[in-house]
Amino acid sequence: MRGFYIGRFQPYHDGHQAMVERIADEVDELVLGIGSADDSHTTHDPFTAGERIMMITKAVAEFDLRTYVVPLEDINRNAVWVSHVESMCPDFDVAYSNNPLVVRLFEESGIEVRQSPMFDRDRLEGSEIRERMIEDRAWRDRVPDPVVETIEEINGIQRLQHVSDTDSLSRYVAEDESLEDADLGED
Ligand SMILES: Nc1ncnc2c1ncn2[C@@H]1O[C@H](COP(=O)(O)OP(=O)(O)OP(=O)(O)O)[C@@H](O)[C@H]1O
Ligand SMILES: NC(=O)c1ccc[n+]([C@@H]2O[C@H](COP(=O)(O)O)[C@@H](O)[C@H]2O)c1
Repeated sequence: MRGFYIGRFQPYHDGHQAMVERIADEVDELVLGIGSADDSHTTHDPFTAGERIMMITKAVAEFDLRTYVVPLEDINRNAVWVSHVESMCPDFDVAYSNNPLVVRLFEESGIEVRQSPMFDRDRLEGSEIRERMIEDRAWRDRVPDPVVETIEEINGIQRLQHVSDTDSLSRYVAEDESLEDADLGED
């Protein structure tokens, strides 16, 4: 039996690792889909598909589970997204996700979906971990060790802090321009 588990994994954290540990009890093989593979170098998606392949491949090596890591680019048509996934991945029997849109799209295509409770969600949430990386607060205890090693190897914290500064600056300029437009509108 082969499973499929998709996420953006920005970064791959201990919640994802707990999920894979649980999945390993239920399937012989697992396809790990790296979602939004075409996104990188933003505050929301700092790491490239290749960097996420490294994090995940090393982290799941501790399990007795054959895994296939497949990068999956986004497409802008939800109605054909499951076919897109199937066209890129080894066949699978069951999909794992806690993302409501992903669950719906698979179920509408007749594919069994298994959901799970969130593990320690206050600590184990990608956006919270990225926030901590940006603010130089503790994050290493929330991800598997190979993820720390990969992020250090690629100088990932410096990149995230830099793109976060740039994103904030663009937001500031956009807000400033919309205020100027509003001022003009009053004249
Ligand atoms: N702590 C957790 N326990 C169990 N499942 C989780 C946990 N965190 C995320 N997941 C699930 O793993 C899949 C991939 O999640 P994703 O990569 O978006 O992580 P995330 O922590 O939700 O990140 P972000 O805050 O960047 O959206 C989704 O189905 C998500 O619901
Ligand atoms: N139309 C599409 O391209 C489409 C639809 C549903 C999910 N996805 C992707 O699947 C992944 C789901 O992962 P998360 O649960 O981490 O959000 C994301 O990368 C998301 O962009 C893409």
